[in-house]
Amino acid sequence: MIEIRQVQKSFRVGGSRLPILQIPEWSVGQGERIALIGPSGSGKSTLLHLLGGVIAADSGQITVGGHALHTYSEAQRDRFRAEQVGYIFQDFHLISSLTARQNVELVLPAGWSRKERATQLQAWFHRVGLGDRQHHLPSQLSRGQQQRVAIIRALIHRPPFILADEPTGSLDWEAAGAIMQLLLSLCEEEGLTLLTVTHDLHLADLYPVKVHMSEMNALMHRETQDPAGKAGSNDSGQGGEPNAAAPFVVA
Ligand SMILES: Nc1ncnc2c1ncn2[C@@H]1O[C@H](COP(=O)(O)OP(=O)(O)OP(=O)(O)O)[C@@H](O)[C@H]1O
Repeated sequence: MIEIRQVQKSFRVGGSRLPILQIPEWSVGQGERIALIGPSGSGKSTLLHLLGGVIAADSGQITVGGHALHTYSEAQRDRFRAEQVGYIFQDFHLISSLTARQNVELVLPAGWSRKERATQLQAWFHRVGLGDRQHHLPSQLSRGQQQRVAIIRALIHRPPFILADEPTGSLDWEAAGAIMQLLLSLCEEEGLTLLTVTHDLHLADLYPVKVHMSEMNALMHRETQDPAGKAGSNDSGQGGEPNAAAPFVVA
């Protein structure tokens, strides 16, 4: 279960702060599989970073699987992420000098026995169709195959939350469709909660649930509804730019 309440996030740019997200309330049930869509710059990656504990919100509450991230130190968030979250990136983030199998071995829980490690690795490489490619370097694999390795790395220790940021963004359409289907079916089989950022609306259609950022980000809503910036008591009165210092008011 993910619960967000009254969250605001801004970034310091030059001498001022640029408001990016203002989320009154949003929740995701355990095991849901959601495609996050929205225009460039609408805060999709920022939201994933908040949920993964990579960054902290300016204010508000973010609870992920019972972990109240807003109360955590950076070190506690790092630990939370290592144990609870599997991250999948557009560019795979595999170490080029290590084989596919070695890349995955890096993240295996310390408590796993030698036998368990071998059994799980074998099973997962077969599961994603790479049973015979475990000892290949990333450069010897296609981009789609590299992403399959990255998916194993994210899922093998069965973290309850999988966050995927444009996982098919650097693949051709055929590989992209196959990877998205694979990710969805693995998360469904394992009962993992999956949040995937994608620009591809056809791929988003594969998901049981699609959420547009404008449904949760009140800043977008206000900009859409009130382009002149005239309405609302929390406006800065300076031409409709969202004001990070303004009180949090649901648009
Ligand atoms: N560390 C940062 N410092 C300053 N601004 C940032 C930082 N990270 C993100 N931003 C800004 O926040 C806004 C939202 O960025 P984000 O990457 O979350 O959007 P997005 O919806 O994922 O966009 P895209 O679809 O293009 O990847 C952008 O205007 C971006 O420039």
